Amino acid sequence: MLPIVQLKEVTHAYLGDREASLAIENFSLYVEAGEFVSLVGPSGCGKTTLLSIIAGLLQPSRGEVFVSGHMVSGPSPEVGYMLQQDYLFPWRTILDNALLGLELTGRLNENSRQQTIGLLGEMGLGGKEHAYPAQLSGGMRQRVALVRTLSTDPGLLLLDEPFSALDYQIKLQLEDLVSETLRRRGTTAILVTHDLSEAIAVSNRVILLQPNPGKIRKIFTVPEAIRSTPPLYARDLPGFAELFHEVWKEMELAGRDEL
Ligand SMILES: Nc1ncnc2c1ncn2[C@@H]1O[C@H](COP(=O)(O)OP(=O)(O)OP(=O)(O)O)[C@@H](O)[C@H]1O
Repeated sequence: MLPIVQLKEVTHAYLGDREASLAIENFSLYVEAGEFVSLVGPSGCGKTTLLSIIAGLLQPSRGEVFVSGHMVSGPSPEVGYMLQQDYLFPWRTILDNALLGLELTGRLNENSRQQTIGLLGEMGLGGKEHAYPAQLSGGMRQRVALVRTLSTDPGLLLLDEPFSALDYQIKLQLEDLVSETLRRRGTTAILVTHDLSEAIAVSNRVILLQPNPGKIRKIFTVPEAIRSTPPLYARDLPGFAELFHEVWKEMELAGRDEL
């Protein structure tokens, strides 16, 4: 069964030496199975904090988080996490890097190994299995990181600005590839990004947060015509620019309210 993500009145305060700082307050969200949602908002509004909580890497101060109906109490193989940096091990080959997730979860066997080789091929990395990370471009390395994450077949994928360090053209190509791969697999995904056009192009919903403390300011539903078009072409569709300006305007207000 595909995972549903549910956050119920989640509050998180980071404890400092003298005082606690409230990063997010009373945050509730329901993400449907197979849905792709993006979290956007001004710097410091709690996007990464939320992903860490959903991933089970951070225990919230208050509130509850459920993935597939189970309360999150720590990291789970059902949840994949992909970051801006690829974190490949330079001394391991591309294939050995891609197999790492399977190795760590005790699921590496001939079948899963062959599936991972197939996935590398799907990502345009066929023939690179025995190369080392230093021999690959940034976009290729990020695709290896994606294969490593997908090889364990997580039902939920958390993406924390995975494309932001890449050249614009590579970033657009990867958006297409990731969006198509996740749609085919039916993976539920939550993306943190500063790029509003990326958020609109790949998501069913764009969740705009506001800071101090982090909470939902507004939720934008992306029209089906945009969502069902590859991200590269979705940007040219009628309604895309209007939605972009709507989110942009609201984000400006969210940032201004903070001042
Ligand atoms: N480890 C930490 N200790 C103390 N405060 C923290 C810690 N991590 C984050 N914060 C604070 O919590 C708030 C939310 O931070 P978070 O990184 O989740 O925001 P963000 O929206 O992801 O920011 P950005 O867009 O800049 O990456 C900020 O005020 C930040 O300073």
